[in-house]
Amino acid sequence: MFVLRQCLTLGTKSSVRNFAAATNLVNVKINEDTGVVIMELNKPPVNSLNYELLEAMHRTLVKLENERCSGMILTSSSPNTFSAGLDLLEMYKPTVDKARKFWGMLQNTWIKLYSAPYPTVAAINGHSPAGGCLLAMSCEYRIMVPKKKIGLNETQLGIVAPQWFQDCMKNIIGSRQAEKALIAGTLFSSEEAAKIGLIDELATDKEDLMKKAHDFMDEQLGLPPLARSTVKIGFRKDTLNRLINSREVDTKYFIDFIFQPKVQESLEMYLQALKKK
Ligand SMILES: CC/C=C\CC/C=C/CC(=O)SCCNC(=O)CCNC(=O)[C@H](O)C(C)(C)COP(=O)(O)OP(=O)(O)OC[C@H]1O[C@@H](n2cnc3c(N)ncnc32)[C@H](O)[C@@H]1OP(=O)(O)O
Repeated sequence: MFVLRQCLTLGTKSSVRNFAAATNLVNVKINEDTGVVIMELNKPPVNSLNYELLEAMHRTLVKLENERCSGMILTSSSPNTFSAGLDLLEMYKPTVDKARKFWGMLQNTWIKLYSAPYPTVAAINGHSPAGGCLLAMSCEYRIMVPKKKIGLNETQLGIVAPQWFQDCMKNIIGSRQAEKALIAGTLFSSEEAAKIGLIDELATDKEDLMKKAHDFMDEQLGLPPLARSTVKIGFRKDTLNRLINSREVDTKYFIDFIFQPKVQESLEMYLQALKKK
């Protein structure tokens, strides 16, 4: 029933091959009966979000919106990790131009995902720290497999979750819980995340995860789409506009922050610790 093709427009076998060759960082599958798309992040081993992966996601999201897809389930092909967050190598000793381009693409991708008019579900099949948590929080509904970790752990790396990451968390778990979690850089277990509402449902395994994601999608497809998306955007517009109206300031803040010697030292130590694991 599922056909892999270049988003929604191309249906021939040769298009399938072209799509796979052009963007194998993101697999896109569409259910032709419902128009629901599964977007699977496919950058082994841990889907760290570098410029190329973000660009592939952004290109796909633009296409899904233009082609009026009916819904999107975001998941990953990794057995253990949904996404390890931003690729630390993009922040460790970059050039200013590279850092600026990277941050701009992260902003673009988040704006598209957070404002998608169609229903979005994160099927969180593994760990989801920092930028991985941001992706999940940007979807409308989150389902997660057991015994994995999710949260905005930036503080623990000596960096700071940007305001729009923080806003997303506040919107989901409330200001008090978010403040505590952000200051400590807490990574919650799936079970703890379910208790505080950071995720909506726990699944038993990947199969159950995808089933639950489709169940949520079926419910959403039963609602009048214009009314649905109008309410969604109404809830999200303040958070979106806060970034949209300050993109340049946000980029400058990011660049000034990561170029500080102390921050580069923290990143270096963290990268070394990850390699030694
Ligand atoms: C003012 C604003 C300023 C700054 C804002 C910046 C915002 C940043 C937000 C972020 O997203 S920062 C990224 C934070 N991410 C993390 O802390 C996650 C780090 N990774 C892990 O904890 C683990 O890798 C994992 C739990 C996700 C998966 O564990 P496991 O399956 O055991 O894999 P490994 O740890 O062995 O990793 C495999 C491989 O991948 C490399 N790697 C892991 N994460 C990243 C990453 N985020 N960026 C780049 N590379 C990463 C790791 O070093 C291993 O590399 P090898 O060469 O040793 O294979």
